[in-house]
Amino acid sequence: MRVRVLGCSGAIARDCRTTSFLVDSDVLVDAGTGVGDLTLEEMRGIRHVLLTHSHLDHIAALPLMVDAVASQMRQPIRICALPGTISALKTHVFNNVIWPDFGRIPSPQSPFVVFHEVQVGQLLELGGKSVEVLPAVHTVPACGYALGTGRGCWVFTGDTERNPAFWNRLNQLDVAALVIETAFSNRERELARRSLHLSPSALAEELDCIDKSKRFPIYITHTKPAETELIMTEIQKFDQTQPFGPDVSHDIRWLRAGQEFEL
Ligand SMILES: Nc1ncnc2c1ncn2[C@@H]1O[C@@H]2COP(=O)(O)O[C@H]2[C@H]1O
Repeated sequence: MRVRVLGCSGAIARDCRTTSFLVDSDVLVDAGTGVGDLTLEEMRGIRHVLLTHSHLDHIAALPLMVDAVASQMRQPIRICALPGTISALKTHVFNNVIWPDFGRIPSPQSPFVVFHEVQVGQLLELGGKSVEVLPAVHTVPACGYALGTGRGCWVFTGDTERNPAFWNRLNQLDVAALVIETAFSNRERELARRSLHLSPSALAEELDCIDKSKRFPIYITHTKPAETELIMTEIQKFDQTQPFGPDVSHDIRWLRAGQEFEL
């Protein structure tokens, strides 16, 4: 299984694209502005979209992508998400005002997109990949995902604040890599708390929930562009980026657009 980072920024700016990952050629995890870098052919290959939640930075490119490839599609794109996320998409995006209702176009019997509700804890099988829906704690219904093909899984927290249920489950999984958000710096910890995101001090406490016997790389994502440098500095203060160096309790790395994971 290959995971390609299309976007991993918490907002937009030049060279900052918002959250999206292409898994192999057929599964998209979130549909932020990073999707805009895909070729038409790559977009045409996407069969399933796993959404973590309804916020714009995670869905902005979804309606645009469907429109870009709709005329050449032979089967609908399947959008998998929590019921609250699907309800928000239908009410606020695919509502024939913000965007055409591609859930009923070109016909209700044969639409461009179909919605598939998932629940936290559910296991899915998508294109030979196993997917587990993981809990998240955010201002709207939200989840994370673990994806794998049997040789360790790639885990994405989605947007979340402190999340004990997530760590309980993570400690039972064979994790190859963890992608975890840290949207704000400690300076903005109050905003992080209000908008249910992590800051470096909260991240440090969250990482303490990982079983001490476990070791896997931890990739930081969703930093707000105006805060990225400060967030990195603050994280480096409580840990080191050199894997397996002296006194290293976690192997923390920075996620970059264009990066690929091979599992
Ligand atoms: N109470 C708030 N005050 C200011 N900004 C907020 C507040 N809540 C959310 N936001 C911002 O709105 C953004 C929505 O997407 P995010 O959750 O990624 O990050 C959020 C913050 O950057």
